[in-house]
Amino acid sequence: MLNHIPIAQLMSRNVARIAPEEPLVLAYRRVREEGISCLMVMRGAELAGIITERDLVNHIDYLIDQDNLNLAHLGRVCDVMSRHLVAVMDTDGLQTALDKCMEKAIRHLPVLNAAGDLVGVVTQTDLVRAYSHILAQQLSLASDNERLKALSLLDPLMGIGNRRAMERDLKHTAAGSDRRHLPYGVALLDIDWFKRYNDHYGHQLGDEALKAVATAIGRTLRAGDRLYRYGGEELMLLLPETDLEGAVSAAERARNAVLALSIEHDKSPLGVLSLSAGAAAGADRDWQALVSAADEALYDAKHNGRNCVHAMAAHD
Ligand SMILES: Nc1nc2c(ncn2[C@@H]2O[C@H](COP(=O)(O)OP(=O)(O)OP(=O)(O)O)[C@@H](O)[C@H]2O)c(=O)[nH]1
Repeated sequence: MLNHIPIAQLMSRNVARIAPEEPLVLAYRRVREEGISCLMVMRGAELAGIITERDLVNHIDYLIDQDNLNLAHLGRVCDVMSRHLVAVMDTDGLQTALDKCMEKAIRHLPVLNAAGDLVGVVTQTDLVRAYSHILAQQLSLASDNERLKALSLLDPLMGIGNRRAMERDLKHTAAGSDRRHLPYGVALLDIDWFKRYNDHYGHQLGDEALKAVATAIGRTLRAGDRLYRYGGEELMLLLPETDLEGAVSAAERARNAVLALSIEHDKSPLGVLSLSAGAAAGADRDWQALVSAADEALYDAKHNGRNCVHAMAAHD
């Protein structure tokens, strides 16, 4: 992946050159005055060596230690330059150049073309900067993907899991429950007379009511329980490691939470918004059977006065 970026894109073509016989003082002055960190030592058109700022400092330090620093007799470029050149090709990739820098602990790489001519220089800093840039791009791409994935599982109105998330989690819970021989529960929750609510108060207020209902039910959940939008004005509770009694009581908590909101509903006999629920539980790998049982229980609740919870054990 990193080798998709050729060194030609990263190198500097503005290469400072010096002849090997030149005095070191000249190399030192050029490094200082031109603000460069290395000079390519050229014998005619041929690359003979490289001399870096650090080579110069090390040499001067050495002479100071020897008590032998005489600027007039500092020596020549060829006395100090490094002849063991590690170069890269302009067509090499970023990874190859980075590997060479790391392996040989060098900071400047001359860049040659296919004909062997010096065409540029690339520094370790250039390479690390390019590498960090790519890494940052990949990280932001990865987090964008994560965010998109999370969004694709969320219902935008209610801010809870959508049907896709529900099916994914149901499969997972059903498989775990089957393995551990522990029951899990589901409860389908359906707002009563919601068509009348919409018709009377308008779709906008209908949406507001749905949001308030989802939030109120969300507050009743125990750790590990999940709430999803099953579709329309219908929600579903997924209750891992829960038997039928537990599923009924979770559905009752949800029903009571909605009643406690006291959302006015003039077209319901109760005068406030309410919900009916169907609960089911079992250790069945076939989660669809459990959801069907909850649906049957919900049907019973709707036909037995609404604002109540009915239960159904899963059919074996
Ligand atoms: N405002 C709003 N209404 C919705 C949304 N999704 C579904 N609905 C409405 O919910 C209503 C559901 O109506 P029905 O299925 O007839 O059920 P009901 O009127 O609640 O009657 P019972 O369930 O039998 O008590 C329909 O009017 C849908 O348009 C939504 O996202 N926003």
